[in-house]
Amino acid sequence: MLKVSRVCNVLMRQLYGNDMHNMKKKGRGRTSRQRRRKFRTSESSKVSESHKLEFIELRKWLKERKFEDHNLRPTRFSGTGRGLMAVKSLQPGELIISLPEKCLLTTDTVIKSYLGDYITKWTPPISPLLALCTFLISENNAGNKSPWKPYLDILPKDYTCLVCLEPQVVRLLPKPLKIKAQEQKTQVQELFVSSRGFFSSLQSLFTEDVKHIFHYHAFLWAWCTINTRTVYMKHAQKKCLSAEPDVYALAPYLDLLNHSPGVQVNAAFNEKTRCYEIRTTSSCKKYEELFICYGPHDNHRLLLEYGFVAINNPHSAVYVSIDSLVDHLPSVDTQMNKKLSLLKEHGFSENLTFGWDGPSWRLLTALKLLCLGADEFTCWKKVLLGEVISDTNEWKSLVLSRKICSSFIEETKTALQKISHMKDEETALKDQLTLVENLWLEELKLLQVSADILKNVHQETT
Ligand SMILES: C[S@@+](CC[C@H](N)C(=O)[O-])C[C@H]1O[C@@H](n2cnc3c(N)ncnc32)[C@H](O)[C@@H]1O
Repeated sequence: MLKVSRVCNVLMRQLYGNDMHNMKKKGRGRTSRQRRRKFRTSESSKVSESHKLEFIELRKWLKERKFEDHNLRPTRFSGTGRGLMAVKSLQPGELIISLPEKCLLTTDTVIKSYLGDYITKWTPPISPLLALCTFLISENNAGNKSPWKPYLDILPKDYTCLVCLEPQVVRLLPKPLKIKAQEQKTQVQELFVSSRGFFSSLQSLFTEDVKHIFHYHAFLWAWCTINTRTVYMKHAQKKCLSAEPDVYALAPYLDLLNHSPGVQVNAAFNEKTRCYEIRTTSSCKKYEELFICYGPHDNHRLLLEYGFVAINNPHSAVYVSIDSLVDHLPSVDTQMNKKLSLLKEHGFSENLTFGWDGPSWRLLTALKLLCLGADEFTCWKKVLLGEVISDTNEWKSLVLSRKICSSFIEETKTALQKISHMKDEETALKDQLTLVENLWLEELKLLQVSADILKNVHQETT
């Protein structure tokens, strides 16, 4: 018994440090038991990672570069994965992280390195993004010899951005996202193919054939590292690089912060202190995960660029294509083609959505235009300006939006069933399938909220 409890204490201290130990020493009364229970419930969903060798090494490496952190601790959270936990309560406006320039990996780092001469000589100049990818691949290949090893060791080995997913998983995505995923994959593949010449020019730096170092898998890893982890930092254009925006900085440790759509932070490079600084604008309680906001992204963007889905994301929406609107309309409307051209001409063929507030104004306006009777057609301009044309038009467009919403709910349920079957059959793809499943589940929630709103409006108008 005693042994077990000692082991538990040692383990607890390893996971939560002395804070846990100190808490145990405090009161034995009912209040303190209740507090402990509450603490344990929330603690059970997070496990500190700061004792892990890679984080010990990273801390040393950062300390050599004059960075020490007393606010946060690398922790694994059940909902969001690895992130940073506040070890004390953080107040709005407080400076949370101030990472010295020396810790940042930017194109300045790359140009000052052994790659600088090769980049300067190469024409046409390579992009800032390619310079960073090349450096990451090369340093990763250097292993123990790389001065960046402690940082490279904490980087994910694989990513879940859509460009990394198997084609049979991509096929299960909602159509607009599937198209974006395929476009992104093509872009990355083309960048890799067009960079082969430059990679070959680096052969004298390596004993191994460069083809075995700068292969597609390594390139994809480097590209995803930059896409998912860099912070915005504008650099002056360099002659040896192409004119594409040079706005990236890899910020070790700071890049462990996960995203929450509901928080606001101020993050920027401070020219005076020469540090990349993060200040919260909201408070964060002790032992809670500290989040930053990557931007007002919907779940399609988060999945495409960052490889995850945010639950109850206020920026999320279900996209309705103009084709699916047409599918629900009577096929005998002789003015249909004209109506569709008007919608396209006036920018109403995109961004038609169901959101947490129901169908968007744009979607309802497009539906109102499509529902105009033959005798009302001349009023199309008024519709686009938001005017009510007739009760019949209002009614028809409302009924149509309900029909479309229920048909989307059915399609979503079918997609979820298909994913569930695939999860049973293709166990190797389970994680990827779960990601896509989460996206559809969020879309289902959104559609059900929209359906309820539309039902209430419908009842009010009858
Ligand atoms: C800048 S990194 C943040 C740290 C990262 N979790 C890690 O372990 O290194 C961005 C990546 O973290 C993950 N991530 C960020 N916010 C998340 C969230 N709210 N839920 C789940 N994963 C999240 C995604 O994989 C994303 O690409």
